[in-house]
Amino acid sequence: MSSQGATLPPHVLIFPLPIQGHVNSMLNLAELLCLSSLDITFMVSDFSHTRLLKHTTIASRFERYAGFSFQSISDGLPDDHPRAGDQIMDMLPSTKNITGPLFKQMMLEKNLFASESRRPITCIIADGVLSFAGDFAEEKGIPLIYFRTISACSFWAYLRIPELIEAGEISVKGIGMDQIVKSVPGMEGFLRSRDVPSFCRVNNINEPILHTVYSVTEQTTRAQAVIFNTFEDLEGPIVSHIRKHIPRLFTIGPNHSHLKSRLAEKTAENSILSGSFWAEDRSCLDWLNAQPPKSVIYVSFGSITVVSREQLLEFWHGLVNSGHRFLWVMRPDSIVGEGGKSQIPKELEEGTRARGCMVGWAPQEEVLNHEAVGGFLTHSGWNSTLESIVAGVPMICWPYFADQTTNSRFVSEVWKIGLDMKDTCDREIIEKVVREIMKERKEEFLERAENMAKLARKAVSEGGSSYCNLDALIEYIKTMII
Ligand SMILES: O=c1ccn([C@@H]2O[C@H](COP(=O)(O)OP(=O)(O)O[C@H]3O[C@H](CO)[C@@H](O)[C@H](O)[C@H]3O)[C@@H](O)[C@H]2O)c(=O)[nH]1
Ligand SMILES: C[C@H]1CC[C@@H]2C(C(=O)O)=CO[C@@H](O)[C@@H]21
Repeated sequence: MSSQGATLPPHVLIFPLPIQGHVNSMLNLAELLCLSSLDITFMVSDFSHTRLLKHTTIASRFERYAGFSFQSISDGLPDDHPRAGDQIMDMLPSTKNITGPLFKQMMLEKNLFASESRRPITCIIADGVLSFAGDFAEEKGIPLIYFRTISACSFWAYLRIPELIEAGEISVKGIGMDQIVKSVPGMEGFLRSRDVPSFCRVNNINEPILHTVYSVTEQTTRAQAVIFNTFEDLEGPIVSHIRKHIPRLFTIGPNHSHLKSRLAEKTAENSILSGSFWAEDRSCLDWLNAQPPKSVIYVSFGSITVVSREQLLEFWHGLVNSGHRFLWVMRPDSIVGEGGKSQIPKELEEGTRARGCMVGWAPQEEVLNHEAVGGFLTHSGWNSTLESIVAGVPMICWPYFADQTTNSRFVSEVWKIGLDMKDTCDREIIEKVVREIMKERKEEFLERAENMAKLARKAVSEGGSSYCNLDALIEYIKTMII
């Protein structure tokens, strides 16, 4: 390397699973590393790249970092694949079998993205579920860091799958769902079978998904380090258990808030950055501007959840009957089965006209931070959970799948900043929990949510745990230059 080359910064390849929740937190990580002048190549799927370019200002957001570039690659699915609901699970085999070999070819053909001004990749930060990226890193001797974008609590439950099986604590055919699980240290008192990640609900113990999620989780331990989008005051006790298996573990979250805090420090900028795959309908902010403080329940089930017409109507009746104002995100592709949104009962249309607002996709962080919002009915995706925590907004949890079933239990039983209505979808229950969060127990939930928000903001401020851990991570990445 020339004498000028020797001074070049580390060059990190960041590679998320191309799903909204994964891309959002890894884009935030990418920008955090750009702020420390690291060179970044961000690998994104062709499908999500097109959407990002169409619906966001992502290109100009990253233009200011000379060392940043996007690379796009196929996710292995046809363009018209729904990438939602149960079919999202196709993403694991498609990325492994199609994206994996393409990635290897691209890395070799492009000489690890080396150029005159950039070193060849010095470190790969891959989504924890992309085991092929780990295989490639190992084969080529490139340092590997995994970033698992879910909560530490759900990761820890996954890592304990062999013990859960051994103890007979995996629920088979829905039996024993309320049994308290003893095989996940740190959760002995409150975790039921129904709260372990949903992939552990099987019809027989040999079901491939159970073994796939375990092996994907277990292989994480081969990385030189692992990153979690969480903070010590939130999940410290659980993280301590994981550290016995993964000693070099960096908790640097909540990433969206951390990025805001570092941007404010460096550039006096405090705008909210969007990585949305759908067009954000900002008219809901005008609607919110006209509502009283903390009067609105925000309803959104993230980027993957689908609901049947029956479930849609239960939610709708419950929300209208609660008498509270609501802002509801209904993704265009989120209603499945017969009927969809057609033939909506008159009372629901009237109730919505009087107190509701519906959009296809919202600027969620802005919505959660709007003073009119007093509660969040969420699917408990990890980003949504963290965004609600930072905004100090109590939650009603209706987990759909995966880590969400564990996140929602922590929200209700550990952090006590919300209610968990998992496995129910009944208009009377919805009406009741909305009233509880928005009125009857409002002060109690708000107080705890605001306390947790303070801890989250402290973690990402100078001297806070996530702030110091990010500095340590960057120093560690610098040592990887050979
Ligand atoms: O109208 C909306 C709705 C959502 N969002 C954003 O979309 C993201 C959604 O992420 P998340 O809440 O994590 O949900 P999913 O997209 O469903 O995330 C997937 O990825 C997460 C991280 O691995 C997992 O925790 C989830 O279970 C998994 O479904 C968040 O940043 C939201 O702010 C918007 O901007 N506008
Ligand atoms: C498609 C799902 C399989 C695993 C991923 C995940 C994780 O555990 O990291 C959570 O939910 C989904 O985003 C992914």
